[in-house]
Amino acid sequence: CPPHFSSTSAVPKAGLGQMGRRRRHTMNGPPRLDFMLETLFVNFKYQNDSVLVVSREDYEECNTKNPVKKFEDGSTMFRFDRYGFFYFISGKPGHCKSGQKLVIRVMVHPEVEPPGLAPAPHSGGGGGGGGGDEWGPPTPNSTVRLPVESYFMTALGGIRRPLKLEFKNIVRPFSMSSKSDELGLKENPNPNSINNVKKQTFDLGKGSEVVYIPRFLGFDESWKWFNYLNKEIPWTRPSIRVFGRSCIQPRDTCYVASEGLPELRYSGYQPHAYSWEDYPPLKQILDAVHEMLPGSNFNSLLLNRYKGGSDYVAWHADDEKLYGSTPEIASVSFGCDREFLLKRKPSKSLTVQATKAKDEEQPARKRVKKSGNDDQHSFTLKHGSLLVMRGYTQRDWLHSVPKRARADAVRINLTFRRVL
Ligand SMILES: O=C(O)CCC(=O)C(=O)O
Ligand SMILES: [Fe+2]
Repeated sequence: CPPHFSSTSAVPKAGLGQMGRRRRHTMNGPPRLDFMLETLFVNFKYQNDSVLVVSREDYEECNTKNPVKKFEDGSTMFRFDRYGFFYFISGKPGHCKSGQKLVIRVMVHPEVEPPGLAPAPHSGGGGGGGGGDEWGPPTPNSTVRLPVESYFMTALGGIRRPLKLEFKNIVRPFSMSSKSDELGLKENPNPNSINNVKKQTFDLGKGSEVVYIPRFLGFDESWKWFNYLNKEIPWTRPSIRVFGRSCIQPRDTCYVASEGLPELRYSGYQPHAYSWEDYPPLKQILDAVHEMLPGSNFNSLLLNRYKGGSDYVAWHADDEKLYGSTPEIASVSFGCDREFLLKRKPSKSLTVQATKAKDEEQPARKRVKKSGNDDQHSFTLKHGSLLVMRGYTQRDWLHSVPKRARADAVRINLTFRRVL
């Protein structure tokens, strides 16, 4: 019989009550349950079967050949010792394909100070297997002690039959350890894989996180994409409305989205949604992004072209409702390096103003310092780089690409998003 991952018996006893909150999302797409936990164990019960911890790719393909870990003892207590994605499938032929699979994402709870305030660049090495590389521990081999209350867990789709999932309480803080140690992950031989890129993770606190991968795409390859995008994309520079006044958006734009999604609207402007099929190379870049970010599933893309240093994007947050409360945004840059700034939203009232006034403010003139101020961060977004904003970054932070007199060449930026 297949492993059971069910949410029956032990869940109510698993500390949910104590945390006092439980959220249930209903949205289109896979079923999704959020649990506020004091517990970071899952217990699988099964007979004549096995439970495999696998990579995202193997999860998607139900590949049982290359598990990161295999359990066959009939009652497996799996400890979540880090935040990130965990992919489980049944080891019995055919069972995974019939729905015996589960993704669990462990996230830092926004109301609790997260671990090891970054900037703590970490290589992401050894991740692939357990998934969740990009939400791994703050540093490899870290021994940061965390209260478990600082996590919450999301069980994401893929369950088509009743599954049995038991959560067990743990009552004291535990020590974070390297995921590669814990999950027995091996070095991935594929040089283009997530495990082999230099990746910097910046924990902005309270559940906001930025990941920067400077060499996401190869240099020459990136110029090919740049030339294609510069020439083939139907760029427009629309009129937008800001505080009742009409002005020209200070950069070119284009929008691509999967069919049937709610329409995007910002600053009184509703861009036409082109389809992925119209521009197949975009789909290829999207595939590369998905490969780099296990668990992501972007379905829309906002393209920006900055023709020179006087084109910019003002302080704003991409907090449109259609992206949900914790959108992941993956931003790929080509061409001229430009500075990307992040600053913490000042206060509730100002936040509302700043968010609504997208493109309205003057560009940020002051360069924010790279260090010494936890409320401001600056990244130079390089040709071929990938920057990911996730968690509560859109709720709690603003970002901008300010005017820069010396940026005298074209830059193209793609931001992949998921419309819910
Ligand atoms: O060009 C960039 O790097 C950022 C673009 C952006 O923030 C947006 O399109 O919302
Ligand atoms: Fe943005």
